Amino acid sequence: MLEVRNLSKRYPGRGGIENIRFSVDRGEIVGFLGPNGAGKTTTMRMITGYLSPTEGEVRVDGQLMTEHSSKTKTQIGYLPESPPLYPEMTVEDYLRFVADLREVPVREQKHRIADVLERTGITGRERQLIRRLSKGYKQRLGLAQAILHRPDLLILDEPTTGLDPKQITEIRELIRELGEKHTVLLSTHILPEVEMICKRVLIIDRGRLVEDDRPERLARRLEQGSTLSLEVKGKPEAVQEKLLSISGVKRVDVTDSPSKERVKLLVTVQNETDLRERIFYTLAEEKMPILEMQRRDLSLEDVFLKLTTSEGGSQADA
Ligand SMILES: Nc1ncnc2c1ncn2[C@@H]1O[C@H](COP(=O)(O)OP(=O)(O)OP(=O)(O)O)[C@@H](O)[C@H]1O
Repeated sequence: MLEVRNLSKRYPGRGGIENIRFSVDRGEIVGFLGPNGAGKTTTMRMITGYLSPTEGEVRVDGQLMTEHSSKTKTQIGYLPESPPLYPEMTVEDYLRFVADLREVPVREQKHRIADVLERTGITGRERQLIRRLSKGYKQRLGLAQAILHRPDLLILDEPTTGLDPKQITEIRELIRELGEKHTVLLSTHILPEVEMICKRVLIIDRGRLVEDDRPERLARRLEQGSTLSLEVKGKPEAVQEKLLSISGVKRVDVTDSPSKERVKLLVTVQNETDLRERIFYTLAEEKMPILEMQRRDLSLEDVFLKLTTSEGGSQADA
């Protein structure tokens, strides 16, 4: 359905994306995950044809985006980070305007609009001015405009940003439903969102694709041993270095440093060895008191951290 091959976009200065490649099959809901500035929006804008790549190509159903952009665009529904809504229009007028823009035949427009209003849960608000809609309803309308021309592929850029918890739950449910009929690529930096909605996750970091797998498999594959979370009083680098010197410690990631003298870390231990006592005595000798120590299973959040924070993470020499 969607093929992204060696896609690069270089902006003047730094930033952009480098050599991104992946494909999405029909019917998949794929999460596109990455920290702020990783390159999600840049990639999505190239997939939707709004931005041209410096190198590489995008194919939708085998058709090259750059050569068949108008045909290919009709197969894509795009919800940008800020939906392109006109506040002074009513919901119905706006959807008619979008229907004209997307060349939906006039005789079909009434039926199509009623259909998308129902699917996105906006029925009854046709005459309301867009500026009077709540953020959640604006987002629903954003989704309605994205599916009005019945695209096969939906590209959603951070669709739950700025919503309250109830609206977030409703929009996620809606996306899941839309995923039954459409192929979905969903960008987010919210991990639970991916775990809840997506069967597959792509992780992008500093413009490069660093992972492509099922969320639960990623966690399992990267686990390779048990993990301890620690809070220690001491200088972050010194604590990290000391922990890495303990035989059996495979990796140490700083997850937070609330002050110059306190640090929270994630310690990955080789195999299933229980290193808690050794860690306790080693740090005690160094006058680095442990404020908290807990054994934990690796969550997708830990995986994400490991894959996307090299500043905080250090590995013991093998
Ligand atoms: N028009 C532009 N000109 C120059 N640099 C840009 C431009 N657009 C994006 N960038 C840079 O490219 C990188 C990727 O940006 P992008 O907006 O794609 O990231 P993102 O993953 O969508 O981030 P966010 O979650 O914050 O929206 C960033 O370093 C950004 O500063």
